[in-house]
Amino acid sequence: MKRDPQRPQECPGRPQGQPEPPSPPSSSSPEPPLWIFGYGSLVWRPGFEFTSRKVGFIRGYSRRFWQGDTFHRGSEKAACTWGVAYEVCGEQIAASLQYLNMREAVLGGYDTKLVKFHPQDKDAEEPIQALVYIATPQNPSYLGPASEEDIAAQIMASSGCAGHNIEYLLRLADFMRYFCPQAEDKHLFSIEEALISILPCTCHTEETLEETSGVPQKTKS
Ligand SMILES: N[C@@H](CCC(=O)N[C@@H](CS)C(=O)NCC(=O)O)C(=O)O
Repeated sequence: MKRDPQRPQECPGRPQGQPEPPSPPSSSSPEPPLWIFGYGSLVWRPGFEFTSRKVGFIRGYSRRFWQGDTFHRGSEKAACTWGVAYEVCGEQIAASLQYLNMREAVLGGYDTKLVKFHPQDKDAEEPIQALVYIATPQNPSYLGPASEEDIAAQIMASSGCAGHNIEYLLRLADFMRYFCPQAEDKHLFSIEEALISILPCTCHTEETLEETSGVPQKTKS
């Protein structure tokens, strides 16, 4: 989450178009795949090549919009956080780690941890060890708790090199709604609701449409 004003510099590895399609695993590599778990912008913009991905959750952490800076968000607490785990193989491993080190650790101040990732279909699939970039109160950009209304107001006022912070919140809420309908995330959805309630209305009334387009609107009978 971006809870403070713009940072002018470019985002590292910001893709110019659509996310890259997954590339096939390198068959010459004997090393086992690495799994990387994302719970924030990584769910919709991983920015690195991967071989496969699964929706699921990790236990022991709560997603919180308590992180400042133009780039990041997240925090630790006893709970459960849903997101996406990406499988990277062969050459994808070094490339993704290098990319994420800059995006998450250097710019975001995130720590790395190995966690147990539970695929959504946990009755059919075994848990997997995954790497996660997690925010802690020791992060210099950590802002700490705030009311959902205050967080929404700050999101509304924040944009940076990756885009407006509203996009971050709405994409994450959409991901949770469509891919993890069974999961609860009161914090996220309360902030979304608070944000929607303060969004300026851009709907045109019949009068303003007529004024701006010159096209006569239906008259009231
Ligand atoms: N570590 C989290 C948060 C990732 C995150 O939001 N990182 C920032 C660092 S710059 C980012 O990539 N922001 C891009 C954006 O907001 O579009 C995750 O697993 O998704």
